[in-house]
Amino acid sequence: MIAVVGAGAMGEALIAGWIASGIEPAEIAIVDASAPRVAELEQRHGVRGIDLTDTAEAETIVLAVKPYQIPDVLESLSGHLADGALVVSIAAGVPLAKLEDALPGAAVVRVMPNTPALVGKGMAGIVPGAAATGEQVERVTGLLDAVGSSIVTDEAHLDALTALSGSGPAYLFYVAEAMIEGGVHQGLTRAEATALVTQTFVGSAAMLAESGKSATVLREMVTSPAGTTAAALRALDDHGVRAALLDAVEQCRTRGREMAEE
Ligand SMILES: NC(=O)C1=CN([C@@H]2O[C@H](COP(=O)(O)OP(=O)(O)OC[C@H]3O[C@@H](n4cnc5c(N)ncnc54)[C@H](O)[C@@H]3O)[C@@H](O)[C@H]2O)C=CC1
Ligand SMILES: O=C(O)[C@@H]1CCC=N1
Repeated sequence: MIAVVGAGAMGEALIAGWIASGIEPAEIAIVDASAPRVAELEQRHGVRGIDLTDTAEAETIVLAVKPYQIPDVLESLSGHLADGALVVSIAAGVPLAKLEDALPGAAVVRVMPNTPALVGKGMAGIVPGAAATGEQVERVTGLLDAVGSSIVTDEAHLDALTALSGSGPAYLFYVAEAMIEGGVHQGLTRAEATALVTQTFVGSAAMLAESGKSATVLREMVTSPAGTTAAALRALDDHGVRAALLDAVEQCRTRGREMAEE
């Protein structure tokens, strides 16, 4: 059994992705402080709500509450873990040392997933804790690869990874929102603008993933000399969008580091 503690946005993305990948809903249990939320997910996915103490029966316990809620959950779990249990924390900015100190001897793995796991297109970074066995790391890798892709990395790089793939979907949705708004400004209906932007993201992402060409070459392929795209990109440069993205990635990483100290 996999127990997901904190079945919010990210918890549900993983649950839905796992079920779509073939994991039986009966194999997944959820613990959530909100009873209506438990009922909603039971109904939507066929998983069952359990109490935190029942996670003692789970082979894999995924901690998906907000980072500031992690200490309370660890305190409740401490002393109640089954022998050989594996604890996977997806909380941003919560170091392995904090998790391992609170659960002495337990096998812990830190993971940074992202919400596209919901549609089987997730990306995750995996950092094994000191007591995690090779089999346990493979189990975690298998769970993340079932909903997309993953890399095993070291903890020093996890905040930078969060700044690209963990939080990255939000930057892209932000760009999508702004482009849709731009289309509406030019007289397209919101539905038309949404369809155009959505398919442009899908097509561009597929080219990036499948063409073997770099983002730079793909961007150049669209940019005809003295054409429309060059004019648009000039506006992005004038507004400092590249610098803003460099800064956004840095701020995100810095926030992750700060959270580790809170
Ligand atoms: N949202 C995202 O894209 C990503 C989130 N994460 C991490 O996932 C974690 C959850 O984030 P979200 O899903 O965005 O938050 P959320 O607020 O949507 O979900 C948190 C859930 O935890 C429940 N909860 C609160 N206290 C609890 C307790 N003591 N026991 C059990 N359940 C409790 C809440 O009712 C809620 O359903 C965070 O630690 C975040 O850093 C990691 C990667 C991506
Ligand atoms: O915003 C956050 O803190 C979480 C971690 C990565 C994505 N969402």
